[in-house]
Amino acid sequence: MMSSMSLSRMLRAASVCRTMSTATKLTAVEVNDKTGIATVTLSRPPINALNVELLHDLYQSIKEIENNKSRGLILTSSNDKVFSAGLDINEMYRPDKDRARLLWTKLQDVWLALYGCALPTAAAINGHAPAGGCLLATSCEYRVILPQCRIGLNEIQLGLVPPIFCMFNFLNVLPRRVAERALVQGRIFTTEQALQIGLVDDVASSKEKALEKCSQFIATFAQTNPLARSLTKLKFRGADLQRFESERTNELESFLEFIDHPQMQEDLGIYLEGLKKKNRN
Ligand SMILES: CC/C=C\C/C=C\C/C=C\CCC/C=C/C(=O)SCCNC(=O)CCNC(=O)[C@H](O)C(C)(C)COP(=O)(O)OP(=O)(O)OC[C@H]1O[C@@H](n2cnc3c(N)ncnc32)[C@H](O)[C@@H]1OP(=O)(O)O
Repeated sequence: MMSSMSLSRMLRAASVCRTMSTATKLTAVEVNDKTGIATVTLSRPPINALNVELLHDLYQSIKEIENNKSRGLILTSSNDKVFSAGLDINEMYRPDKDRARLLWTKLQDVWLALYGCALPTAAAINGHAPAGGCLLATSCEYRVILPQCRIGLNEIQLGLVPPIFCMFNFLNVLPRRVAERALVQGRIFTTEQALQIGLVDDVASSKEKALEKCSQFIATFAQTNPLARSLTKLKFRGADLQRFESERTNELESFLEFIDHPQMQEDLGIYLEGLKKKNRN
């Protein structure tokens, strides 16, 4: 039975949080009325694999929060073991071509929206964050991870060439030499390693504490003029955004060409089967 203590805590929380009216199906958006901070929760069980629909909903949520002039955006997951497993490999294995095009376009849209977001952004990484999961987290300005998680851009281990935005994200967070080595080795880091190299800013013992730390980070901008803040952020990230725009179409075509290759399909099939077998054994 629920204790009266936890019930009153829940009622208190409910009184300051509201769900955005247009909250979509695969992301839940909650705005804290006291702090003005919006939390976007990725909610595609079991592992928040990024398919067309999740990417679409995430993009909509980010834009909605930005337009509603929230004080900041926190990204987290409804799964207590996995932040996001990255792109849904089923979307790339024996793909429907139009859908594969849409997948990559939506991934690009999400990156642009999150990396270029005018608001302060933070990720409460409450589970593993390989590949696209790491991409989302490193698009944010601040990251807190939980113990015993794994995070990194491992595309190269799947035979995939990390796109240019993976490079921008890592260069924005890590020293150049560390970023390059991590990408060419397709390194997945433990919580301790990620903290040590600076891939994450902090470690928290629970999701609640991670969310709290993210809110504290966003609160550091309380006295800062929001326009001056966002323009300064854009000065740092603008060149990446511009270069991305100039290479966007090429990257889309390269992706489609890449996944169309028979060897790539064979490799993806083996990788997917390996993931499934793990659960059968
Ligand atoms: C210019 C561009 C030019 C060329 C570009 C070319 C290509 C593009 C290149 C890069 C794109 C970069 C952007 C992003 C890419 C990606 O994200 S690729 C995806 C990479 N992801 C992974 O490798 C993660 C693999 N998964 C795991 O490591 C683990 O599942 C986990 C740690 C996330 C979770 O572990 P568990 O909690 O133990 O869960 P399970 O492993 O049991 O998984 C449950 C269930 O889900 C299936 N699954 C796991 N991951 C995926 C996935 N990414 N896609 C689809 N399905 C996945 C898994 O098989 C299990 O299925 P069942 O057994 O239950 O059927």
